[in-house]
Amino acid sequence: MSRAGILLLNLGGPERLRDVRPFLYNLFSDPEIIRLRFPVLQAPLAWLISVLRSSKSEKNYQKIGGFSPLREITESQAFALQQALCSAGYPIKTYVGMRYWHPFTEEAIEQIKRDRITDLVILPLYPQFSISTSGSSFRQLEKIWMADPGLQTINYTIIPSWHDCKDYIRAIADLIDGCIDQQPDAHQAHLFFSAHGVPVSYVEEAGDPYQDEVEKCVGLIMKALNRDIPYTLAYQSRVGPIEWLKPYTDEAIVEVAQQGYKELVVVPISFVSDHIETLEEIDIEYREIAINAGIETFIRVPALNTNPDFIQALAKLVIQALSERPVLFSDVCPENAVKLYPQEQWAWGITPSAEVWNGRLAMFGMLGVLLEYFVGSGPLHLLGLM
Ligand SMILES: C=CC1=C(C)c2cc3[nH]c(cc4nc(cc5[nH]c(cc1n2)c(C)c5CCC(=O)O)C(CCC(=O)O)=C4C)c(C)c3C=C
Ligand SMILES: [Fe+2]
Ligand SMILES: [Fe+2]
Repeated sequence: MSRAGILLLNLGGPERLRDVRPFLYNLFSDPEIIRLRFPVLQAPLAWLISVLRSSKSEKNYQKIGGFSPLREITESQAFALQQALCSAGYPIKTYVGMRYWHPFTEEAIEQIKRDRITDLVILPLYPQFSISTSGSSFRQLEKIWMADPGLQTINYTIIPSWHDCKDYIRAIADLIDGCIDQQPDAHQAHLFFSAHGVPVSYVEEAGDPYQDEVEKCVGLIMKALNRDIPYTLAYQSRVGPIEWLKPYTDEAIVEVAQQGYKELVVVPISFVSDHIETLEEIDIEYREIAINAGIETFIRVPALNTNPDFIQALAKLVIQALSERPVLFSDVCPENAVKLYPQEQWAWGITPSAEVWNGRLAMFGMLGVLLEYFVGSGPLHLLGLM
């Protein structure tokens, strides 16, 4: 007998203030989040950044009640999706697998095995694909799959990206429409799309399609809106000293205000749920920047959360995926299209893993030479080379 399931993937978030540091550690331990040349440094660096960043992060989580609502919202989306599919005649069970906090992807997979699921649809709750989000979760799932013979019998298919899904675009356009109409003078309003940023190197060096998909998605929303309203697309939430996708949201808000606009309608574009980036960063930090820059009305378009039109859009995506040719891990992480970080898997030849090991050996070699130089004895002295 066949049993179908849907695995919804998301990032996860701290459920109490004391979860913030370990959550940050999990996030920065991910080689798709910090792409280091020397993987041996990943864990110490993740530890250092999580220690240094946790107090700032904790303060932000404190401002939204001391926890991330992401788990509760994602579980409500999962429940609503299951109901919608059941009403449409598809009895499919939903599971939630988070990348950096509970319920972890591994926990969801264990439940899927216990429920003897035979057909699985893997659906990331990120409309646009990025190496740092869906890519990272697919990579983790692929590893779990390879290591567990019990999973090989499950027929799975992946929905890698749905930034151009017609019903999702319609759902978000309708929410925007409602907000523009609330403005005191809709003709004075400026529509401001704020997407989560990624470092420029992801797009330019690793071939991440994220920026392209965000731009296409915004273009489709503007077309669906069919309103003559000026708009801006900017990128928020940059972390660290490297260059991220531009324009940056905080700077672009000031520019829009300087152009004389008084009414701002902000659309969180790469998130389908409320969490720290909408509730704290947009609603508190960017609102303050906007008001100080001269904006008089600042409205943030609600996140889709369990919006019925959005849930119907997800249900249609799942039904369509079940009827099409399966999309496999090898289709969504083609090494030559998107350069995911070289992982711990040995292969002969001039391969990414060989480059990583060359780097590691060179670093250990240098450390050995330095140690011998300071200690004054060792193999190089014995050979008369030092
Ligand atoms: C499309 C969505 C996201 C992309 C792309 C993304 C990339 C990315 N994020 C970080 C660093 C952090 N992200 C943090 C929280 C966070 N990020 C996303 C989504 C995307 N991230 C969400 C939904 C959340 C919120 C989780 C929650 O608590 O509800 C955080 C922690 C919060 C903070 O300290 O600011 C960090 C750090 C990087 C480095 C990155 C790309 C490389
Ligand atoms: Fe993030
Ligand atoms: Fe942030």
